[in-house]
Amino acid sequence: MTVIPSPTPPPGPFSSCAPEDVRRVACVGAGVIGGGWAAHFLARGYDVTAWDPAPDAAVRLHRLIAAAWPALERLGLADGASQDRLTVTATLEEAVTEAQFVQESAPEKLDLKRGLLARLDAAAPAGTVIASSTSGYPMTDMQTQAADPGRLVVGHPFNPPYLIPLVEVVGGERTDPAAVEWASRFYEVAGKSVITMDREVPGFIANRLQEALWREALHMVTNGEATVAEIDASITEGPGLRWAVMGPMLTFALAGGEGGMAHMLDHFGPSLKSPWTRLEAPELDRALYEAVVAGCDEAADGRSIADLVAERDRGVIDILRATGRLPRTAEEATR
Ligand SMILES: NC(=O)C1=CN([C@@H]2O[C@H](COP(=O)(O)OP(=O)(O)OC[C@H]3O[C@@H](n4cnc5c(N)ncnc54)[C@H](O)[C@@H]3O)[C@@H](O)[C@H]2O)C=CC1
Ligand SMILES: C[N+](C)(C)CC(=O)CC(=O)[O-]
Repeated sequence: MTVIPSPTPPPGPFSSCAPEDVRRVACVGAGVIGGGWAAHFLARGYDVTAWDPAPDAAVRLHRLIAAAWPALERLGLADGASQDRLTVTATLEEAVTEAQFVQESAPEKLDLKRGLLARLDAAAPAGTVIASSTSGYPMTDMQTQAADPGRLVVGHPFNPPYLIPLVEVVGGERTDPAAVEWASRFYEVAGKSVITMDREVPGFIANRLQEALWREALHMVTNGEATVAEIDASITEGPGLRWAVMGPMLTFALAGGEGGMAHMLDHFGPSLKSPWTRLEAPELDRALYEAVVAGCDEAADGRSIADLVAERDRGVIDILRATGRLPRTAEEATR
């Protein structure tokens, strides 16, 4: 696995156009993630076509993009970027027929993804790369029904895709490596931070890590060992602050003082074997379900989901600025 340094040399021709020349992107499935992708691509100055079979999809999509736009303005819009460059189409075929890149963000159901990717493959121009936002299905399992599986890749984003830079890119057994390379380069041109994986790891990298934390949190709630509020505070007031600056590895290297990671391992290595974790997932029974939902309602303390989205967006931008991943002011961005 390699983190692609920026800038990378342009990959060889795979698609009908180079990643740098893409002007039109299709977003298929326009819920939380597809809508977030659409907002990101619009803010980067692309023309975006979107399709979603839900009757209220267009209304929801416009609402999501309008809610994201203040954050995107704070980040700095690309020249010509506009919400007016979004076209919501009546059919999947209309959405992708002229697309130079397709981002699929339909529900996480394997059969649905298989059929949808095959339909997208049939409708999109030859050579256009098609990426799935899946949170964990290996592309090998999703590309089974497509006539041209070579152009299908995973492009796993983080919510919201218009703010969180990371995309994990990985192909399946039948994916052309050139498509993986093309997609990685395209995401990078489109302003994302890319990790290109050279093999299919269950849960990719970040979700595998997040899943371990999530599983442990649910064990603590179900056993009455910690409340939802305590779990959240344990991260936002604790390790979460460090993780925004450096990852868990370097953070722990500093736990070893002058001796760095070597001393940390000598000192704390044995606690790896302590019975701290429960590893197996807990049963998501009704009581646990209700405890987690009620705990989150209490934590929201009257704030609506829209309030929380705005609060999260402001906070993430502040963190990106404070840690030097973004220029501190809009003027600096144009220098
Ligand atoms: N919600 C999250 O935090 C993240 C989700 N993902 C992945 O993104 C994908 C979408 O998830 P969400 O946006 O959260 O779900 P969502 O439920 O918010 O949106 C899914 C959308 O797909 C539409 N849809 C239903 N059937 C469809 C079909 N046959 N073709 C196209 N669209 C269809 C629905 O109408 C809905 O608008 C999933 O694969 C998920 O694993 C990835 C990263 C984070
Ligand atoms: C909850 N989730 C597994 C869908 C989360 C992701 O896939 C990535 C994210 O946004 O944290």
